[in-house]
Amino acid sequence: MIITLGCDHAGFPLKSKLMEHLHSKGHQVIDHGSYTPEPVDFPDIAKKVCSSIKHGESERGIMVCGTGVGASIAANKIPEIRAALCHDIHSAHQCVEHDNVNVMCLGAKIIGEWLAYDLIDAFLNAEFSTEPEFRRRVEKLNLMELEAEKELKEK
Ligand SMILES: O=C(CO)[C@H](O)[C@H](O)COP(=O)(O)O
Repeated sequence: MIITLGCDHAGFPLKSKLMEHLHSKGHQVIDHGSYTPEPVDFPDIAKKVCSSIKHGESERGIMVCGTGVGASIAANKIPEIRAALCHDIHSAHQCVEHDNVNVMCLGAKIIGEWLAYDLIDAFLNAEFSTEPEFRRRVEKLNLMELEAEKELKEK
């Protein structure tokens, strides 16, 4: 799978390890930075990661900040992105199976590298369920996005 990675300064050390892990599993990685431990604002990186997914360069993304919270808030501002902060294995696969999540967010200050490896494996091995209730709910999320865009235009 082609995966887009991104982080802020707090996530930088973990992102480097995740990159090695993803390569060892045979994934292709597009790295949208940050590339140094210098301070950087997570919304700027989230925009790049999400744009890569929206434009079809990659199938899924992984964002790392200090807690994963800011990264998930930022990514969820972008239409067509469904981001989830996951620090447990069940959520890491169910978020794809039920909610068709395409960006997983991790907190480098909260979890260690070995849990992070298991979380991204669970996320990347999961597929969106074909059960109609999950398809219907995600379709409702898509409609919510369209309604919000329409409201903005009408302002
Ligand atoms: O977790 C984060 C956002 O949710 C950021 O990584 C965190 O706020 C960065 O903090 P600092 O600049 O103090 O390292």
